[in-house]
Amino acid sequence: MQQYGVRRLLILSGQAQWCRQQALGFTRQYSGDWLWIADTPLSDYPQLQRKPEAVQNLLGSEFHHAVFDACEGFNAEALIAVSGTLSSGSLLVLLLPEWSSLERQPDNDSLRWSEAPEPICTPHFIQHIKRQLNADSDVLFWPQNGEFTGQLLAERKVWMVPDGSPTEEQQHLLENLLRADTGTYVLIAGRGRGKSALAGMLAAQWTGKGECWLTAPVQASGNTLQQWANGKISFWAPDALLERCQAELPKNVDWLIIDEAAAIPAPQLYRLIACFPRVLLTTTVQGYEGSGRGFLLKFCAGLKDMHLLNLQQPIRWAENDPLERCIHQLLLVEAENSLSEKPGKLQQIIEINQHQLADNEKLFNQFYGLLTSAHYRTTPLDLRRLFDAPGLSFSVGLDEKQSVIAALWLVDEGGLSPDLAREVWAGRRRPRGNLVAQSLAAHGAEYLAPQLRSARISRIAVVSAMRRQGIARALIVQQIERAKLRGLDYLSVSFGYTEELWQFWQACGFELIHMGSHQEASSGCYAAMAIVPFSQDAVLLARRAKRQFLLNQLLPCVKLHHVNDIAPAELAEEDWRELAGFAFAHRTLEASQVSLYRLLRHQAAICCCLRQLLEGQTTAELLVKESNLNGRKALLQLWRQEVAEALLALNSAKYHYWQNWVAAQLPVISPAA
Ligand SMILES: CC(=O)SCCNC(=O)CCNC(=O)[C@H](O)C(C)(C)COP(=O)(O)OP(=O)(O)OC[C@H]1O[C@@H](n2cnc3c(N)ncnc32)[C@H](O)[C@@H]1OP(=O)(O)O
Ligand SMILES: Nc1ncnc2c1ncn2[C@@H]1O[C@H](COP(=O)(O)OP(=O)(O)OP(=O)(O)O)[C@@H](O)[C@H]1O
Repeated sequence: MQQYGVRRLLILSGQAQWCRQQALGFTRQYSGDWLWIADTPLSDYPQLQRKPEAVQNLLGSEFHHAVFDACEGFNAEALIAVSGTLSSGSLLVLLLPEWSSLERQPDNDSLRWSEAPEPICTPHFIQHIKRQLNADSDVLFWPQNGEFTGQLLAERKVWMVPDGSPTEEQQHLLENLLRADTGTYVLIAGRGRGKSALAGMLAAQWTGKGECWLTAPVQASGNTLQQWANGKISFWAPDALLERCQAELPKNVDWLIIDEAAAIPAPQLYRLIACFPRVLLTTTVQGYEGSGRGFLLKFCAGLKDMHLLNLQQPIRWAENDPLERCIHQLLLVEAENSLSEKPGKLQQIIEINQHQLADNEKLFNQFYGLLTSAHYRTTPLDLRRLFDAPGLSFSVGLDEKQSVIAALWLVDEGGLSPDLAREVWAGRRRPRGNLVAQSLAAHGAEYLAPQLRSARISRIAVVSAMRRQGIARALIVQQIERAKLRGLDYLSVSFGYTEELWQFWQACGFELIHMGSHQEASSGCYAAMAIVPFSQDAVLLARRAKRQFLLNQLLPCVKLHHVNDIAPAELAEEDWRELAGFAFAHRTLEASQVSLYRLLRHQAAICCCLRQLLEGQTTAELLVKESNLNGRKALLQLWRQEVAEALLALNSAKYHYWQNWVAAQLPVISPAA
């Protein structure tokens, strides 16, 4: 393996104890770093151990040999990330439960991606990996209850270890960069292609007057780069660098290099880029976090004077490396390549269930490939979901060659019991799943919403060559008909708000009902929610939610007396419910603010502290200081108490009624409803 410059996968399958013992035997027998990845760490293990979720911090590092313990859960992104850190000649030892009963083994990792409350079995994924592993003659396999199987490597060219001078590909890019006057250069390549080394070479060889600065999400990820830079680069943590730039624009800096850029939030990147004449960003897009892809799709599109650079040839290992090939096939890292190069016109739309999708390898590859190529949110978690998460259905647009040109993925939502729905509304419970249904209750005032039955469009994508031909709309029209036939109350979507996407959803009949208050790290967009209502309940819900949403948008911009103009004189029953939810449960200020403004119109509602905030006289931070409170939580508690006192002063019968209702001591359906 060392001579050929390759790495291999060895699978140990059996009882966890047995697998771990064998793997420990290897770590003692063969010298190497033997990075050990497991949910449950080993006691007294002399070398580096990490939990799967901490593996992303190892990006840019390099190890010789690793053990990946998947006996309790199979974290796909972590496996991809670890395989990318292994140097030539390494073994990746994968520990799996008993092979013959893998399909019946609950996978703890499913808690991250399935909405079920307990770990679930993942038979479709297991069948897929069994097919791939059985077909790969370079995989070494050692089951507890069976024979070791493994073939010697087929003969190949002895690997020439790169000698330290730039490879041909690196040299070509380096010459371009050394000539750069201004601009943003984005170097995107697979793992171990020599991205960081190239960036370091740039710093080492830069002969301009100014310095080169480096930033990276974790300092360790810049290690390789710094070695190659021969000390001619200064490292800054992203936050510190931003602060420095905001205090004073750096002078005399020619290059800012941002290593592993996709792991830094987009808004920060934009601000950093604006401060330097030349910027080189390096990143990998393969299968980690998904923000790598988000980076490519959304972030780069927003850059001016942007130049995309690419490195193809692996340097950390030889070309056609068995481990890289196997991991790519196992976790569909390059599924995008399975899409047709010349997609044809839409021939038919088919509806398929999860079993049909998982069973059809070509269809599955193209479906997942289309999502990853088109959608910044797609990550290996989605691969796991597509195979085995409960409550999913799909539709696919095919061309005349039966190639996938459009994909739609739907998740069932709602149908919560009345009591649970009220708990969600009150902010006391947030069970997994039901994204839109729960948001309507928790962020809006729709305490009935989680009871309604709906389906959410989780993803939709059309191959880029075939967009603006009505294909996506056709898929959605069909889903609307199907949802009506199923007796659902509404169809929903949650998406990263951009003007174009909103136009699309509007063209498909959706109404905007909620907008998140924070930008998402990967896209820099606000999360928006929209629905198409069918049933009378849902139509009313959409109307109320829309009104609430508009008022919420309006409120921070208007003075209190304007709100008085649009508010009714008396508090409506819905206001009482809402205010009681704020006073006696955990409803948020944002969700309840319309009713809170209405409450403040009444002179009996003293609410000293809350009034100061909502009348725009001060900020929450100042209130905490002035009232000598122990932080924001205490302030919120004070506001809740003030509102409770105001409600009691206004009408003690209603106060007691709604207090009991919120405390879940009365049936959900209130007289007002
Ligand atoms: C939950 C989620 O999945 S949100 C993310 C949605 N998916 C993505 O962003 C992936 C990348 N994008 C795509 O795959 C496609 O652009 C889609 C799925 C958004 C739209 O697919 P298309 O087949 O091009 O849409 P379609 O042709 O049916 O458009 C219908 C109408 O929506 C509107 N519309 C669609 N795309 C756009 C756009 N880019 N800008 C403005 N309006 C648009 C237009 O009114 C259009 O009708 P028109 O062409 O007659 O004017
Ligand atoms: N021209 C070269 N000669 C010798 N070694 C090289 C050369 N270029 C890169 N390397 C080495 O190859 C390995 C991979 O390079 P590097 O870390 O730059 O790749 P990368 O694409 O940034 O990888 P990752 O995606 O894992 O961060 C490193 O050990 C690096 O020192």
